[in-house]
Amino acid sequence: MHPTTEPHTPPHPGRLRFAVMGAGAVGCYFGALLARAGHAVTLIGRPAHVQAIQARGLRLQTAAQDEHVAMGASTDAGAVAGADVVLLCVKSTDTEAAARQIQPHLAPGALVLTLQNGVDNDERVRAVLGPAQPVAAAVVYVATAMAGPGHVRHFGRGELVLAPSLIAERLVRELGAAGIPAQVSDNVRGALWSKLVINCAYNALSAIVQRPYGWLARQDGATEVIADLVAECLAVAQADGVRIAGDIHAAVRGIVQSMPGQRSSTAQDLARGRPTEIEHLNGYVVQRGKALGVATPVNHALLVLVRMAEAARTEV
Ligand SMILES: NC(=O)C1=CN([C@@H]2O[C@H](COP(=O)(O)OP(=O)(O)OC[C@H]3O[C@@H](n4cnc5c(N)ncnc54)[C@H](OP(=O)(O)O)[C@@H]3O)[C@@H](O)[C@H]2O)C=CC1
Ligand SMILES: CC(C)(CO)C(=O)C(=O)O
Repeated sequence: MHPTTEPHTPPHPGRLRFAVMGAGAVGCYFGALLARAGHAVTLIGRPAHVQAIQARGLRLQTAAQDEHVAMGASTDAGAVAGADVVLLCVKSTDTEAAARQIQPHLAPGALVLTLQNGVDNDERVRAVLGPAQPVAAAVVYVATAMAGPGHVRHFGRGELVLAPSLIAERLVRELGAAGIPAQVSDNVRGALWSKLVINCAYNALSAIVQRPYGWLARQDGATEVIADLVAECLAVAQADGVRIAGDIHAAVRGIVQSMPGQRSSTAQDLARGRPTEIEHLNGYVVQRGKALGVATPVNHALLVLVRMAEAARTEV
C-alpha cells in the first residue's frame, strides 16, 4: 500500500491540546490518531523523526490505511508549553530525564499521563515534578513499532486504561472520539502489575535466547521456569498490597497463543544495541522483593543474565 498524504482536520479550538514527550512507536501512534481527529498535537522527539515529520507529516501505517498525518514536531522539550495533556512515552529508563526536561515548560494544571510499561513511572514523574502537577498512569495495550524516521507501523490493539484525574472523563470521551478506546479504572496499579507479570514471565527469556514466545513454550522445562517467575511476582505483589487485575494465569498462557511468533521488546532492544527496560521489569520485582522480604531467585537470575548480555555487547 502506498501512503496517501491527506490533510487531517485542522486543530479544533475546543478540544484538549496534546504534547507527546518521546516521539517513538507509542507516542507517534497515539499522537497521530489524536491529530487526525482535530486535536492540536506536538511530538517531541529525536532529530531524524522530527525532521521527517516536519517535512512530510507522520507516516501512519496500519492494516487498514497508510497515510501521512500533519502535526507539530520539535526536538525541544519546551514544546510542551500550552498543552493540556502531555503523553509521556519514553522508555522507563528515560522517565526522570524526560520529566526534568519538560518541568520548566509545563502549564500549571497540565496533566502528565505516563504511557509506559513498568509500574512506578507515575511515582517517579511525581517525584520530579512535585505534588502540584497532575500526573496519572495509563496502561497501554498496543503493538506498534517505528519502521523508519517519522514512520510508525501499527500491528494491533490500541486501548488505554487510565488512572483517575480531574479531566479523566473528558479525556476518555475525546480519546474515544479519536478512535482510542479508553476507560478509567481505580485499579490501574493492578493492571500495570498484570502487564509486569507477563513481561517478567517472557521478556528476559525471549531476549536471552533471541527467540519468540511460541518457541520458548515448546522447550523442555520452560513452563516450570515461567511458573516460578510468575509465582515470585505474585508473592511480591501480594506483599506490596497490589490487587492484580484479571485472571493472570490465563493472561500469561494467552501470550503464547496470541503472539507465538513475536519476540519481546527486551529481545528487540538487546538485538538493536538499545538499552533494555529490564531494571523496570524483573529488576523492579527483585528490588521490591528485597524491600518486602520476599525471595525472587528466578527473577534475579534472569535480571543478571540480561544485564550480562547488555554488557557483553559493548565488549570487543
Ligand atoms: N511499542 C509498543 O508496542 C509498546 C510499548 N509499550 C511501552 O511504551 C513505552 C514506549 O515504548 P516505545 O514507544 O516502543 O519506545 P520507543 O523507543 O519507540 O520510543 C521512545 C522514543 O522517545 C525518545 N526519547 C527518549 N528520551 C527523549 C527525550 N528526552 N527527548 C526526546 N525524545 C526522547 C527515544 O529516542 P532514543 O531511542 O534516541 O532515546 C525514542 O525515539 C515503553 O515503556 C514500552 O515498554 C507498551 C506497550 C506496547
Ligand atoms: C509483547 C509483550 C506483551 C510480552 O512480553 C510485551 O509487552 C513486550 O514485549 O514488552
